[in-house]
Amino acid sequence: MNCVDSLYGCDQDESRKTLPGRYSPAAFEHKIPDDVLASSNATLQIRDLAKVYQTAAGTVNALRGINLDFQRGEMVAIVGPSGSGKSTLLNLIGVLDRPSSGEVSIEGIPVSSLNDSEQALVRNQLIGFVFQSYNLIHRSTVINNVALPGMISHRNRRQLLDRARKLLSIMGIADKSHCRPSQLSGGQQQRVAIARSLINDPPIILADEPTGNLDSSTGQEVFDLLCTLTRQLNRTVIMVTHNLELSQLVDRAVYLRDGMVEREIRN
Ligand SMILES: Nc1ncnc2c1ncn2[C@@H]1O[C@H](COP(=O)(O)OP(=O)(O)OP(=O)(O)O)[C@@H](O)[C@H]1O
Repeated sequence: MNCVDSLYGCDQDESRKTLPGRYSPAAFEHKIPDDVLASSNATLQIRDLAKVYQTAAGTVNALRGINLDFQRGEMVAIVGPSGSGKSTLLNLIGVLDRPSSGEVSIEGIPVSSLNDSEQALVRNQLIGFVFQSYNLIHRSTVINNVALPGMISHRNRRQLLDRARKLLSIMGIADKSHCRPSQLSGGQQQRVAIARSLINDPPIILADEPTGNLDSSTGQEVFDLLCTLTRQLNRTVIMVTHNLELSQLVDRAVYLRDGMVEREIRN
């Protein structure tokens, strides 16, 4: 049993089905349109995704017909020049915003069409978020920050804290559990954020410039950690980055330009 298996104490996919408070995709089965459920094993499907912003200066076509599939265990970088639509795409995958047209499906659930409370559930249960600026709660301890997404979904507190402890140990910062985030270095804070992203065991981790605030060696360590953990857990990691070196170390790099996929490169 490796260190990641010890989080579960058993086969990972088996334990995912039985984790307390686990979101059940079956709850939304009646909402899935046939044309969205294409024959694909992808954990995440994006179909004809478009986003139009209306501004005082006029209409901005931020995304113009994006089609992408993401598999389990795949690490993908989204790259492209400023304004090409990277953040808009990540926000739509993360169900933080709604598309103007098209659909995002996660594990067969067409998440863009869900109502607000269903989308909140999807964000909590199916997606882990890692941000450039860590987004930790500074008045809470490190361990409570990690456990927070599980508390929101009303999971057993003792089990959550136990899992948070194990995650922090894997991140190499178990001794920081009762510190406040402000007492940690940037790299340590990002490790806390990665642990938090894994607490609800989501199939997808979205990372927005996860190494953007770190020096290159700390950034590389955080990247390696994210990479190793997510591979061992067989999760899908989608990372927006301006760092072209990192984009060559992932499985696939998707290049956006003017709101469209310009090219995809498999490394
Ligand atoms: N809330 C908004 N309202 C209006 N226009 C927006 C909004 N958000 C983004 N845009 C526009 O949509 C386009 C895509 O922006 P987006 O932030 O997705 O690009 P990006 O590739 O992430 O850029 P960067 O690398 O600079 O972060 C840009 O033209 C931007 O000005």
